[in-house]
Amino acid sequence: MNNWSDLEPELFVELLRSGQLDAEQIIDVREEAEWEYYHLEQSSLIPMNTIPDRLHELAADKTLYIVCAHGVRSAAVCHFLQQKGYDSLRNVAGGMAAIASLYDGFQYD
Ligand SMILES: O=S(=O)([O-])[S-]
Repeated sequence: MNNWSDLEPELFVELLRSGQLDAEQIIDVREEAEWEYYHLEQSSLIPMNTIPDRLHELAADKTLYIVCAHGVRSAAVCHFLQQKGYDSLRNVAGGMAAIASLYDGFQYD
Protein backbone atom coordinates (compact mmCIF):
# COMPACT_ATOMS: atom_id res chain seq x y z
CA MET A 1 0.00 0.00 0.00
CA ASN A 2 1.16 3.50 -0.77
CA ASN A 3 1.73 5.80 2.17
CA TRP A 4 2.26 8.70 -0.16
CA SER A 5 0.11 10.46 -2.67
CA ASP A 6 0.38 13.06 -5.36
CA LEU A 7 -0.63 16.57 -4.42
CA GLU A 8 -1.79 18.92 -7.14
CA PRO A 9 0.49 21.95 -7.41
CA GLU A 10 -2.50 24.30 -7.00
CA LEU A 11 -3.18 22.86 -3.53
CA PHE A 12 0.49 22.97 -2.62
CA VAL A 13 0.70 26.66 -3.59
CA GLU A 14 -2.40 27.35 -1.48
CA LEU A 15 -0.71 25.79 1.54
CA LEU A 16 2.46 27.73 0.79
CA ARG A 17 0.60 31.03 0.54
CA SER A 18 -1.31 30.39 3.73
CA GLY A 19 1.98 30.07 5.60
CA GLN A 20 1.15 26.57 6.82
CA LEU A 21 4.37 24.98 5.59
CA ASP A 22 7.87 25.43 6.95
CA ALA A 23 11.25 24.76 5.36
CA GLU A 24 11.58 21.50 7.27
CA GLN A 25 8.55 20.16 5.42
CA ILE A 26 9.36 21.16 1.85
CA ILE A 27 12.15 18.92 0.63
CA ASP A 28 13.64 19.87 -2.70
CA VAL A 29 15.44 16.85 -4.11
CA ARG A 30 16.93 18.51 -7.20
CA GLU A 31 20.65 19.17 -7.65
CA GLU A 32 22.31 22.29 -6.29
CA ALA A 33 22.60 23.98 -9.71
CA GLU A 34 18.86 23.55 -10.25
CA TRP A 35 18.21 24.94 -6.79
CA GLU A 36 20.34 28.00 -7.56
CA TYR A 37 18.37 28.58 -10.73
CA TYR A 38 15.09 28.81 -8.81
CA HIS A 39 13.89 27.67 -5.41
CA LEU A 40 11.39 28.42 -2.71
CA GLU A 41 12.73 30.35 0.27
CA GLN A 42 10.92 28.08 2.67
CA SER A 43 12.38 24.79 1.48
CA SER A 44 15.32 22.50 2.22
CA LEU A 45 17.70 21.28 -0.45
CA ILE A 46 18.44 17.57 -0.08
CA PRO A 47 19.42 16.22 -3.52
CA MET A 48 17.94 12.81 -4.28
CA ASN A 49 21.25 10.94 -4.21
CA THR A 50 22.07 12.31 -0.76
CA ILE A 51 18.76 11.27 0.84
CA PRO A 52 19.94 7.85 2.09
CA ASP A 53 22.74 9.52 4.10
CA ARG A 54 20.61 12.40 5.33
CA LEU A 55 17.51 10.66 6.64
CA HIS A 56 18.25 12.08 10.09
CA GLU A 57 17.52 15.54 8.67
CA LEU A 58 13.97 14.62 7.71
CA ALA A 59 11.24 15.28 10.23
CA ALA A 60 9.46 12.03 10.99
CA ASP A 61 6.53 13.71 12.73
CA LYS A 62 5.41 16.09 9.99
CA THR A 63 3.95 15.75 6.53
CA LEU A 64 6.79 16.09 4.03
CA TYR A 65 6.20 17.74 0.64
CA ILE A 66 8.74 16.38 -1.83
CA VAL A 67 9.53 18.50 -4.87
CA CYS A 68 11.82 18.18 -7.89
CA ALA A 69 11.73 19.73 -11.36
CA HIS A 70 8.70 17.90 -12.78
CA GLY A 71 7.62 15.32 -10.25
CA VAL A 72 9.56 12.26 -11.41
CA ARG A 73 12.48 12.19 -8.96
CA SER A 74 10.21 13.28 -6.13
CA ALA A 75 7.93 10.28 -6.75
CA ALA A 76 10.97 7.99 -6.55
CA VAL A 77 12.01 9.67 -3.29
CA CYS A 78 8.50 9.24 -1.86
CA HIS A 79 8.68 5.56 -2.72
CA PHE A 80 12.09 5.25 -1.02
CA LEU A 81 11.01 7.16 2.10
CA GLN A 82 7.90 5.05 2.41
CA GLN A 83 10.11 1.98 2.55
CA LYS A 84 12.10 3.70 5.29
CA GLY A 85 8.96 4.09 7.38
CA TYR A 86 7.87 7.65 6.60
CA ASP A 87 4.12 7.63 6.47
CA SER A 88 3.03 11.15 5.67
CA LEU A 89 4.43 12.08 2.28
CA ARG A 90 3.18 14.17 -0.63
CA ASN A 91 4.68 14.17 -4.08
CA VAL A 92 4.02 17.62 -5.51
CA ALA A 93 2.83 16.84 -9.04
CA GLY A 94 4.43 18.87 -11.80
CA GLY A 95 7.32 19.88 -9.53
CA MET A 96 8.99 23.27 -9.54
CA ALA A 97 7.96 23.92 -13.13
CA ALA A 98 4.30 23.95 -12.06
CA ILE A 99 4.93 25.59 -8.70
CA ALA A 100 7.05 28.45 -10.10
CA SER A 101 4.45 29.33 -12.66
CA LEU A 102 1.54 29.26 -10.18
CA TYR A 103 3.40 30.86 -7.29
CA ASP A 104 5.11 33.80 -8.95
CA GLY A 105 4.53 33.52 -12.69
CA PHE A 106 8.10 32.32 -13.27
CA GLN A 107 8.57 30.27 -16.43
CA TYR A 108 10.82 27.46 -15.19
CA ASP A 109 11.47 25.80 -18.55
O1 LIG B 1 12.84 16.48 -11.84
S1 LIG B 1 12.29 15.42 -12.71
O2 LIG B 1 12.89 14.13 -12.36
O3 LIG B 1 10.85 15.38 -12.67
S2 LIG B 1 12.81 15.87 -14.51
